[in-house]
Amino acid sequence: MSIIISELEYLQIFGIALILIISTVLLRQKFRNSLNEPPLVPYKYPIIGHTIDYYKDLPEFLKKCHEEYGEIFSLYIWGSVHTFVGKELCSEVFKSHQIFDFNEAVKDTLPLGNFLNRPKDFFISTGHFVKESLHDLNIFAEKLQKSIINSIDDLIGDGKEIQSPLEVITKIVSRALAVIVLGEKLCKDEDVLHIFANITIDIASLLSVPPVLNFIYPGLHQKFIVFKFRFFDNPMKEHQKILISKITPVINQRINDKNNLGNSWKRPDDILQALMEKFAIDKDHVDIGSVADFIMSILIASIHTSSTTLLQCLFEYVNHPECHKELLEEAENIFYDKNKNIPYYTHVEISKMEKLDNFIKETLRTTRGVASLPRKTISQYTFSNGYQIPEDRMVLTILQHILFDQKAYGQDPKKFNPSHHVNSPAYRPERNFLAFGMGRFVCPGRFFAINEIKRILHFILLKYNIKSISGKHIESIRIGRFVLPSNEGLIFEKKER
Ligand code: HEM
Repeated sequence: MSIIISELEYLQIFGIALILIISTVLLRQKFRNSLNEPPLVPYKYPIIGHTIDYYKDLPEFLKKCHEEYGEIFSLYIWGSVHTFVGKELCSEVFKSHQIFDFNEAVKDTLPLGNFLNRPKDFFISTGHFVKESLHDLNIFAEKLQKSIINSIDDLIGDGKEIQSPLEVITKIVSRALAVIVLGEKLCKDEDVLHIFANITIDIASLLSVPPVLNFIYPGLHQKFIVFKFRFFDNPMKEHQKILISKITPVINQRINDKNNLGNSWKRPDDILQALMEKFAIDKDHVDIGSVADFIMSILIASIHTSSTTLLQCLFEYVNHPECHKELLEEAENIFYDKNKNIPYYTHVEISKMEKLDNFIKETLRTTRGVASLPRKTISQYTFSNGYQIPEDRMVLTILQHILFDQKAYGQDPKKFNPSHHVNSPAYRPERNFLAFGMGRFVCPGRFFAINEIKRILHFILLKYNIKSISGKHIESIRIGRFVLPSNEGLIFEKKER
């Protein structure tokens, strides 16, 4: 039976649908308005809201808002309301992780699942997977250290002036991670190393378009970047293609070895193997596309974060010659005391690097974003002070209140002082130290990251004197809520031994 709709009926259906949509929007609005929301800081320009203040001097602006409106307030940025919480209320956000969702917030800026056409929750288990696969760092110690020493020799050698140190540091970090992720066979492949070193930069440039479309309709920008990603060529697609072509023969070889060698088969100790097991279809097949996409998500979470932290540590080392003596004494003592029977530092030796650990922790504390640890509410929430926020609200923690809190860090909390952290390792999240986040979504790679950064810094500090090219104090760059390392160049002078 065919259904023929007359022009009049069509108009009627359209009219009813329109009325339904408008009433739903109005009802939602009414429901939202009935909430006891935190104060929305007044703004001058409609639509633009606080977007200009956000980019002008966010630390100062947030300080003023906090003084005037207290622990929790909202700002109107890029067409949507964001709620900012300070040090007294952020623990509620971290504890109520069923409501304040990390993955939903990340998807807003980096909809990786949509880019790669994956189901909604495809990447949700990344955190758990990283935690499980990196839980025993001793397994990786030898190959990690070998890679680090070789990379330093290869890339800095007998010393040099490096105009773009982030590039070199990223290469050292990428090579180290490549051994852990892909194993000995693939970790030296130039195409693979190119992907490791560039994936975050490429995705960042894809995402760097300011979300002006959100002024028209919240979420429109996300739809635009997903469209751009899916239907136009971009470096990410190329990375995905190359990665699949490189891992496929290795995966097939491993499947054959396992099937043929029986009990004498030795399981490779790397993340690729763990992913093959996660995405096994049957004993002869693995879902290689999923393995490649998961590797890309791990690289995005790990390489840039570790490289920028490491570079910030080198900059702070140059900025603070008063720290050199004790750092070098500690490094040399560990180097000469080392158990010579084992060619790499064991867990015990890494944990002896206490001064270095405090130095890294202080660098992390003083170079974080102004506000961070984004969460999105998946239902309405009432804070203990009575303020309510609706579903689908972006919530950010004002990190500068926590990391520069006078109660925790003294009268001059912005002053760089590694002694702030005696007996509290850099990987440990604390009430006053949220560089790795807190709660259910705390960084699962933090033990590995600190271990890797300590090893790299240890060998660099032992081998080189380091100076800035300009000879000046090196300052970080701030864009909106993000803090990035300076573009300053560094001079590495090989020490006489
Ligand atoms: C110094 C380097 C690093 C820093 C500063 C850092 C920082 C962070 C932060 C702040 C978060 C969000 C936590 C929250 O919102 O509560 C996070 C999440 C995450 N990090 Fe790291 N990270 C680093 C290195 C790494 C490494 C090396 C890996 C992997 C090997 C990694 C894997 C992840 C993953 C998978 C998540 C998401 C967790 C989840 O979905 O539950 N990170 N990281």
